[in-house]
Amino acid sequence: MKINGTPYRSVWVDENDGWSVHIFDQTRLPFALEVMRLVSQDEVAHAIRTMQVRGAPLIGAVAAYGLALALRTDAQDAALEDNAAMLAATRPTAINLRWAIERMLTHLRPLPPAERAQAAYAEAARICDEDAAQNEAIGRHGLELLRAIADRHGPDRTINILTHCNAGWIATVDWGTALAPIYMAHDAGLKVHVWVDETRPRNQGAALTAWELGSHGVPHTVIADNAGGHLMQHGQVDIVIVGTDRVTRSGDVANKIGTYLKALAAQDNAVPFWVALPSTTIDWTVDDGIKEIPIEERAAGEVTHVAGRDPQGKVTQVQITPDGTNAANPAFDVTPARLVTGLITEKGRCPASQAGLLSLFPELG
Ligand SMILES: CSC[C@@H](O)[C@@H](O)C(=O)COP(=O)(O)O
Repeated sequence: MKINGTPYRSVWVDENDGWSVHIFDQTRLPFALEVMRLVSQDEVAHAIRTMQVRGAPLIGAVAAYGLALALRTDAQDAALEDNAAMLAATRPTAINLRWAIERMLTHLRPLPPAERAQAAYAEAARICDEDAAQNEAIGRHGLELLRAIADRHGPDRTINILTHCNAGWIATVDWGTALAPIYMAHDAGLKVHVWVDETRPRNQGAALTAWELGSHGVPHTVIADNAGGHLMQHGQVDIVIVGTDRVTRSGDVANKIGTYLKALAAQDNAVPFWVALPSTTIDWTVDDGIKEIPIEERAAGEVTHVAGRDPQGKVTQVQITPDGTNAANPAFDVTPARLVTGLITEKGRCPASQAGLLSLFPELG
């Protein structure tokens, strides 16, 4: 996507040295757009853990480059396996991370150590190119849903879309998942407006989705996380589109905490609830998402404190709970397939079910 007219991806290799890896530090957004240079697998792991890079597809792609960085110093079998395991353990819920590391290992294990670093960079680049292409295709398949709404209501009526968390281009290598159809609809001249859930506790909606949509000129309004149900009751949401960190083979969807409540409200109000994902987010080994998907538990400080900019322009953290208050911070929840209208993938749309997924991906099941 473009920033001030210049096209960017969310991760790239330094074009001068040919090996260091660049990302945008997402913890600095929306107040500063800062490029970070990563030079070791430890720095990559730290960036993933602290959410300087985040979003299921992007952490997979960045971890692949993390392995490439590690192989520059030691490409022997033991180092390959140790570094892969260390990177795969940085965050537990998004399956793309494990998928990317497994793909890298499958590619690299048969090679002689002397060839591994170069091959790792090439494979990581392929993962990035594929992710960008898959998300663009998701955009096209999701755009058809938005066009159908426009056809029903006429071109003058604004299409109101609600989204949760950030599933835009900064959460992927390019385009985004849930936001890709919205960018395409906006570019095609459809009148769209996005209700952006703030997405406590880390505020990915308020900070990242609002920044992305604003930079692209897409009309949007940030709402408190609890406002969505009310808006749906009053006919102000035509469709919900969210991303996901893991979809089970039966169509259960893990996504940022609070997604499940939006799906419940959507069902109660007959609002379609769609989930956008590349096939790299499907975990074919898991059936029951509630029982089997590991849910990341993050630090209580993310709940007891919020970051923001003070009137002097300084970005700071403030405490919002009494001293010593206990806080729990499950970072994801699982929306059962029965609440999901359908899945939008790079191969097209399907019901959130094993049969639906197999109809699009018979070779992966
Ligand atoms: C295209 S990204 C889809 C999901 O990864 C996104 O909605 C999400 O939940 C991200 O969680 P985060 O904890 O910010 O990495």
